[in-house]
Amino acid sequence: MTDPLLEVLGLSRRFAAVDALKAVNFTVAAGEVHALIGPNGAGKTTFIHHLSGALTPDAGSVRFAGRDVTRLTMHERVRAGMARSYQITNVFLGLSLLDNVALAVQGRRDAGSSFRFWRPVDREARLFEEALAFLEQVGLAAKHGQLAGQLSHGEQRALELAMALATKPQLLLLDEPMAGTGPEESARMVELIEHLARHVTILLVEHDMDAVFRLADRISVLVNGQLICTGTPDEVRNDADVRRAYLGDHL
Ligand SMILES: Nc1ncnc2c1ncn2[C@@H]1O[C@H](COP(=O)(O)OP(=O)(O)OP(=O)(O)O)[C@@H](O)[C@H]1O
Repeated sequence: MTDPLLEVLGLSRRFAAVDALKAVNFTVAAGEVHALIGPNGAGKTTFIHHLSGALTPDAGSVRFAGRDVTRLTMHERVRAGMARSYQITNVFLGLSLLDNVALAVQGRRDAGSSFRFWRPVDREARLFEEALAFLEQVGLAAKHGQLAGQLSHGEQRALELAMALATKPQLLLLDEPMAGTGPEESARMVELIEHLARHVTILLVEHDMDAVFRLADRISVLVNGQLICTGTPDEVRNDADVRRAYLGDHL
């Protein structure tokens, strides 16, 4: 078996009297869509914060692409190839879609990509060309000149995805991409994630079970800071502990 792209070992975190994460072991294989689900307060957000670098653990480690990233800052992790959809991307509502994505491309460029070899005038042309290609990937190219503030909520989430993609991640962390979207926008977001999953490994935290069971290759279930099950959608759906602790209400 090849090494996992992401490997979390014994991750623990306590907040005052609450053990938010209890020695969590977790892997994401390259190329998969892995969903993390669990009831409110299970520890999902805390877990994602430890992957993005917003929090450091009391114990345990996070390895990404064969490298220990447990103590790296958020920016260092983005540079290493981990992108989180909303956190690294602050959408500027008063800027156009193209400018927003161009800024994200430039952030990567400043971190040392091949752009520095281009003459300034070519550099700018390539910056916008590349930004437009990312907008194309999320279905927003036709609106590239519009202000981000004029987009619907679902379109803004798609714009955030384009900005995350602009960092050229190997792993995309999606934290509740369906939150606040209506049925039509959710369906579009599912299609978009299906499309992106052909090019990038995805860790999806989501409460929308229809979306999770449609998108995920594997699902992990977190309850009270502990992973109680990891498996294919069918394995998770039929797991007695999962049904008792969580999914019973949702199925
Ligand atoms: N900064 C904090 N200080 C104190 N307790 C915290 C803090 N952050 C999280 N917790 C506690 O840790 C536990 C896990 O919370 P977390 O937000 O990670 O759960 P969650 O699974 O993301 O929930 P939800 O689905 O509602 O977003 C909860 O009991 C929460 O109250």
